[in-house]
Amino acid sequence: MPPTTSTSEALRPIVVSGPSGAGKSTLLSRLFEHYPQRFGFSISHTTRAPRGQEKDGVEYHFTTRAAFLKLVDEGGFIEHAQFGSNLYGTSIAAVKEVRDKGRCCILDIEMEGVKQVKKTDLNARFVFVQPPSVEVLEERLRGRGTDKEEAVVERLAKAREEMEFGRGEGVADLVVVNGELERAWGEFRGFCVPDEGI
Ligand SMILES: Nc1ncnc2c1ncn2[C@@H]1O[C@H](COP(=O)(O)OP(=O)(O)OP(=O)(O)O)[C@@H](O)[C@H]1O
Repeated sequence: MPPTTSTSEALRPIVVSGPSGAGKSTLLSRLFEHYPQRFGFSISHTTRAPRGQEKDGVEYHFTTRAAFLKLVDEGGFIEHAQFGSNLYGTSIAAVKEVRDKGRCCILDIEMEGVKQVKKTDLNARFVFVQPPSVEVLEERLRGRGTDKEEAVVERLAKAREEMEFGRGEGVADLVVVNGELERAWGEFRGFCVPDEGI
């Protein structure tokens, strides 16, 4: 039986973007906590070897460098990057796999990735998380205590660019300004679970 309109609507991937420290992980962990069955992340590709009990298609799609690069050439990735000597990426096919399993795929990606998703047939919805200001963002990044000073400075420089991008015409279906957390969560949840009528 083909999915009903409301089901297929609920299965449209959701792209969550915004500067580092804006609160994406905070909002997403709440979403997964409230709706453990409804959402999912895609499984990334990697050229690194499996460790311990890791299985292909579970933690990662383990692949050779040649196969990875072929998929890059074919335009199969939304985003990919090299860390150390290994390549990692999020493929369009992996996002579709989540939908085929009946879950709404959440993509937590950066600006360049957002641009790529817009070029695909994924029919995604886009939410952009903004900090109330660069000053507040700085406080949160320092408060989080996970980044070294150079990393904070680098993240802030990039944040200005990302904030500008997110405000652009037609970029986001929803911009959530993450000032007061409960309010931001309400808006985010309403967007991600529109059928709940909260
Ligand atoms: N509304 C809020 N009010 C105050 N602090 C917040 C709020 N939202 C998030 N924070 C805090 O700000 C810090 C950054 O949030 P978080 O790690 O969720 O950002 P992020 O966008 O996921 O960053 P990254 O892209 O680097 O992973 C965390 O310490 C978090 O607890």
